[in-house]
Amino acid sequence: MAIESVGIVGAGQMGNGIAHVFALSGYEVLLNDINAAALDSAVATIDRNLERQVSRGKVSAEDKAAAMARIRTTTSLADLGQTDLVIEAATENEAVKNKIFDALLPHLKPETILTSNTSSISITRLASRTDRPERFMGFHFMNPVPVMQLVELIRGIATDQPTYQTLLEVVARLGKTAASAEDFPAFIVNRILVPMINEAVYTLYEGVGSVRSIDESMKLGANHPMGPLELADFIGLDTCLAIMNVLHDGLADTKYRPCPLLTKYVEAGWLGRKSGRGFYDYRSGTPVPTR
Ligand SMILES: CC(=O)CC(=O)SCCNC(=O)CCNC(=O)[C@H](O)C(C)(C)COP(=O)(O)OP(=O)(O)OC[C@H]1O[C@@H](n2cnc3c(N)ncnc32)[C@H](O)[C@@H]1OP(=O)(O)O
Ligand SMILES: NC(=O)C1=CN([C@@H]2O[C@H](COP(=O)(O)OP(=O)(O)OC[C@H]3O[C@@H](n4cnc5c(N)ncnc54)[C@H](OP(=O)(O)O)[C@@H]3O)[C@@H](O)[C@H]2O)C=CC1
Repeated sequence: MAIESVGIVGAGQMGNGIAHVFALSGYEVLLNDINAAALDSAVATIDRNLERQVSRGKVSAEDKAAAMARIRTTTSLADLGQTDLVIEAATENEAVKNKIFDALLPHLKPETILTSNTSSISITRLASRTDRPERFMGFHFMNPVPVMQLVELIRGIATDQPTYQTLLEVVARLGKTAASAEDFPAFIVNRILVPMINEAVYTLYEGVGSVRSIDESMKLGANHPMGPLELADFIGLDTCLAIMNVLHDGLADTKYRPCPLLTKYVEAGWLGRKSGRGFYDYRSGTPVPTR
């Protein structure tokens, strides 16, 4: 099936990055959020990130203007009804995602492919509650979407071959690289990456290192572009905790226990960059470690 229009649900950091790359590749984009202010801020972020690409000579000013003109926003899920592909990128919470699908499904064309950008949740289980498990897939972009090359494709038990083939073609048109992962908790990237982040939080919790020494150690000692605590703040501590809980529940192994300090930061509303404070405090402009 030829995909020309894309509906994106959730205009947070992933929703805006996904809208950015689809619009730049010529797709018509309709971005949805429950919160109108989140839509305005997403469009402003896309404009800023595209401008950054223009200033570095990666995108022409004409292509930026054309991409911006392809992005429309709505707070109504019904408006997504005529799109060819829907990508759900709302909060990492299964009940929230199920509620979105329940509200969306009556409006969708029968042939529309429905996907989730979930970081960890079972695609088979999400798909089973919809009217189209064969046209449902995990479509997992990495943060920041305009920069990261990989897209994980996760087939649920019922996903059919034409759906998988269509998404492979979409990934190619975006100029990205697809990796296929089986549908087990947190798939490939997060199965490996997020327990590493959780271990960094345990390292902090047990006093083995400070926020700064842990991040410096992994940047200079293992050549990671960001330290694990800086990366946790970048991903969102609520998202990291949700992924650890899915791993812990889904694999029933104590090695995936979320660190109590991670839970405490989330309970405090210190969710990382998006809330202004996490393992670092970003409110003054210069990140200051909080421990
Ligand atoms: C949780 C999940 O479910 C899955 C996940 O996504 S896990 C998270 C995966 N992501 C990571 O691990 C990211 C790790 N961090 C990095 O790779 C790098 O720190 C980074 C790419 C984010 C920033 O790199 P940096 O060198 O420190 O900063 P910076 O120079 O500002 O950026 C590098 C380039 O990316 C561009 N860039 C960065 N963010 C951008 C954005 N949001 N939009 C457009 N361009 C962007 C910059 O303009 C710059 O471009 P040039 O190469 O042309 O100069
Ligand atoms: N952060 C990351 O690095 C990555 C995240 N992901 C996944 O992408 C998804 C989104 O994550 P991310 O963008 O970081 O999260 P954010 O918290 O930045 O954004 C989530 C957005 O979804 C909105 N939202 C919540 N409920 C609804 C709803 N019912 N309908 C429409 N919008 C809704 C939120 O609104 P409000 O703020 O008002 O609640 C918010 O704007 C998650 O599944 C996450 O696991 C995947 C790859 C990387």
